[in-house]
Amino acid sequence: MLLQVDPIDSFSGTFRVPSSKPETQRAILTGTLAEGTSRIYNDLRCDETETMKNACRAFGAKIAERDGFLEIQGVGRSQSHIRRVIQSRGSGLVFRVVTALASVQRTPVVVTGDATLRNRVMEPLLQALRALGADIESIVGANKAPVVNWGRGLRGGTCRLPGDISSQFITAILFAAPLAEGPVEIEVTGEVYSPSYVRQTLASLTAAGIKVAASEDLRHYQVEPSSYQAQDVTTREDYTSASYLLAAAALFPGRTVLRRVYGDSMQGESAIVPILRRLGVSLAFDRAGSSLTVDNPPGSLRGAFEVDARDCPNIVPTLAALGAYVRGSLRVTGGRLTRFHKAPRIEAMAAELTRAGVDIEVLYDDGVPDGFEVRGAGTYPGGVTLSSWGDHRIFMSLFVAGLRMRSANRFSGSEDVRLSFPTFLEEFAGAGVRATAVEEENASTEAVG
Ligand SMILES: O=C(O)C1=C[C@@H](OP(=O)(O)O)[C@@H](O)[C@H](O)C1
Ligand SMILES: C=C(OP(=O)(O)O)C(=O)O
Repeated sequence: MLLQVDPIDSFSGTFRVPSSKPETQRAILTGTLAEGTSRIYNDLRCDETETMKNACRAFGAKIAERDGFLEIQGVGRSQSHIRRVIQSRGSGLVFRVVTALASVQRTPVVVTGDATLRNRVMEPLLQALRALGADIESIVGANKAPVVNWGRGLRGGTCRLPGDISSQFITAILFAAPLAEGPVEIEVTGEVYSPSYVRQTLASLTAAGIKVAASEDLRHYQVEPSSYQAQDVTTREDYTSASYLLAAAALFPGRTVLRRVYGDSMQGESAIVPILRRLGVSLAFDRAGSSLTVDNPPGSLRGAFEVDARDCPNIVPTLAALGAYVRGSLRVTGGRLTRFHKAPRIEAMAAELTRAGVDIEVLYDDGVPDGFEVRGAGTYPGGVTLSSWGDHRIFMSLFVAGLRMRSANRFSGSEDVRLSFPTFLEEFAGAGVRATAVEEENASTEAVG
């Protein structure tokens, strides 16, 4: 099935921004690891938070979905009811954290995932867990998922991790470290990419009462054996999800209001707000009203702009879509980590936008795709079929890029919005975007959204 999306000539209205996926996933973890009842208000309900809930239920947590909040009966240190096979589907965060947590167990546990997940890099995490005493093996070899953890427990000690593959390795060890027999030290080699995600992890742990110390540059950590405390957490807006609505608002002159936006986020992707301001778009937070108003004057998106994406990896595809309409150039660097995400995101966006006639060039650093330069235009012919490369963020970014083309485009992967932004098509339908499901051979059509 492909989704055919008609272009629009204006974008305005009021939209609802989903809650944060990383914040919800972290709060599910701390609630599970604490003894007693924790509540997560304004939690995000989507496939990847569902995957986290199911994985945590495998550890014995009781998680109930109430109206507007989750209620979690945590398991504390005694994770005695563990299921022997834990499914992380396509979620890198779930696989990595659950693999680390399973290392604490005294019974064998298999952690597995879908085909995308089984392709992702896991070796540095497995090596670090082995250095801390875990007896962990990749079932198919190559140190990838699925893995079996033989249940020898986690002793503690010192481990080393690279900083330029995924911040989730650091996050995974940090979540498991308080449950090890002794103190855990983590040393990171090289620069830490995606530091805001590590800071979100440190904030979650500290709020849950964990004794963790981190150096200023996030390259050294010390965690003492300690217990997670139950707490109530309120999650805020997700800036990666907001970036698609904001980018669409930046493509058309006019006013757009995003609701359920609270400001003061720890998410690196909140950089989308200052980036758009630099591009000439006016954005004003109304904290009392929990909203963000976007006023896009005619003549924005003109000039030569540079963005360092080292701390906002998930908006790299959104920036490529936006760049397609920057009259001048948008140069993005520091996105090297995205080659290890669900798809190699820089190559994916460059290939698909090139197919649509966009002038985009991949920028390499040390031989790996690290960013791109887009020299945008006012519009493009459209009428092409674009692939999501099996990645929800590529679909959502290409969808936005297509809105200002002259003819409808067709996209694969629309069903994957359920991973992080289940109401994506409804929100865009609210702006008058017409999306129709079509067979690959254009045999029949069916309205969506
Ligand atoms: O900890 C997290 O919740 C995440 C960390 C980041 O991973 P990388 O450091 O691999 O980019 C981010 O891209 C991912 O979407 C979510
Ligand atoms: C990369 C993502 O998630 P994860 O790494 O957890 O699979 C994402 O949400 O785009």
